[in-house]
Amino acid sequence: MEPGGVSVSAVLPAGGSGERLGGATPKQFCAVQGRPLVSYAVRAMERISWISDIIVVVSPENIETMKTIIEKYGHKRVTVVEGGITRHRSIFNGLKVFAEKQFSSHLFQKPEVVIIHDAVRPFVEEDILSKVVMAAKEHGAAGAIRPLVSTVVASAADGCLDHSLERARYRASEMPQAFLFDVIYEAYQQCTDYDLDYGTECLHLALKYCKTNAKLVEGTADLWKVTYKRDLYAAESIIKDNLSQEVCVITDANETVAQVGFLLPESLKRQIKVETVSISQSRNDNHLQSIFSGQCYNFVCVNDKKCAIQETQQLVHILEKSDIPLLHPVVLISVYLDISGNNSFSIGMEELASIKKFARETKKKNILVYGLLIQYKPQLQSKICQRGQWTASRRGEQNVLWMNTTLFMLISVYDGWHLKTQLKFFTVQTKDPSLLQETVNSAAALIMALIKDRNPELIGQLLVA
Ligand SMILES: Nc1ccn([C@@H]2O[C@H](COP(=O)(O)OP(=O)(O)OP(=O)(O)O)[C@@H](O)[C@H]2O)c(=O)n1
Ligand SMILES: O=C(CO)[C@H](O)[C@H](O)COP(=O)(O)O
Repeated sequence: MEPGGVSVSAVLPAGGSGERLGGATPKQFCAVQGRPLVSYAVRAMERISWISDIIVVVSPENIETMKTIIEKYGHKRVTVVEGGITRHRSIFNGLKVFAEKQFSSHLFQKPEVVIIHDAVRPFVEEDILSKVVMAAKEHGAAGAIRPLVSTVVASAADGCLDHSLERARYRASEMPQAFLFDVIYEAYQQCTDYDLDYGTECLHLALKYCKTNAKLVEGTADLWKVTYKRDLYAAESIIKDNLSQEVCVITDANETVAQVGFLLPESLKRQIKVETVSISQSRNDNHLQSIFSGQCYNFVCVNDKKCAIQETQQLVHILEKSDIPLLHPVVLISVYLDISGNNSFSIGMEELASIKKFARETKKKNILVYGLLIQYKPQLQSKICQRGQWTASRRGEQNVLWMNTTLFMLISVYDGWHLKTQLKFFTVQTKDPSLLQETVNSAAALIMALIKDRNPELIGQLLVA
């Protein structure tokens, strides 16, 4: 639904060289979680149905790169336009495709409101876009702002403080911004070469050349612009964090798997939202695909050792078949249960090699496969407890748990004079439930580490919980 019933299109300037970030690749093409930064901003616009055309402005030497990105990530409604030597010149070129036939192979429908958003601000949400569009419709121009982090000072010619601004009165101008198309286009047509070469603020052009006082709209903290290298790391962390909110655990109902299949999601639930799916449900393509399209990018497949890889392969097949483009790497953890009870390592070199081979193949499809072995041996413990130990256990020491589940012997000894009742010793033979819980917790911690880190170098490795 278009906000306020207006037609809206967007221009994303992406024609800079990213000098402050350094490096050979302009920042908008730097990979964040394997995907170029510009693709995140494009995706943020594209998922909003009321934005009609998305114009991405890039430098002439990057036109092909941008077209390849559009193709690879299946971006829709996007047109690539050649940029200029400054940001203002690039934006102006982007606007021209709506107004002047010679700037594009076809003339686009001129929108009532145009959004301008830097391609290097990846986290723009529908809420703020809708707010600036509505405000632009009413006021002619609008832009997102943030409180200043530091005070702004002016230095004199000698490098000393000239004056400082009262921080509370000023705001940092961020993006997105939105304009009545006719207002911003008129402003760009009227402005001087000096404005085009040295200006940094579109809202200022609208004020100076069209007497339009933009409405300032409070934005969220993640609207900041990737400018320095540290910003790329921050963007990567935010994306990883967003991807670590939900996991889908696929388990078998078979007896050996059921216990871990129950305990593992319970342990994971303390850290992440968990959706549990049975193997039979997972074979229904639609069910898994709907989980996937609901932004779940993490899957754990718990099965008994022999067929775990097949189940994982099946899952990869379902994800591949889905129409949803893999915009983020999917983490897929194949859990092998070792309940054999003997001490030998029950996975052979051949199996390890096949996990690695499989993981290398799926990595090409943006699916990161890891192996996790949960070694759980039904443990028989035998312990002789004497009186002192019994006392200790009653004080709440660790062995109290298994003692509660044990059989103990009360021995009465008649020494000729007295009948002495003594808790002399007792023998315990039990599966230790706390040991299983500990192993499952350790498996959950490893799963969380793999999900949060999404490290492509660790694919195909078998971790042991
Ligand atoms: N000639 C230019 C210069 C900048 N931009 C775009 O404007 C946005 C914000 O500009 P900025 O952060 O300054 O990007 P760069 O100019 O690339 O960075 P730097 O100033 O560090 O070189 C970026 O998406 C950038 O690609 C553009 O489209 N055309
Ligand atoms: O925030 C902005 C507009 O208000 C721009 O993103 C910013 O001014 C761009 O400037 P520069 O290209 O120098 O980083």
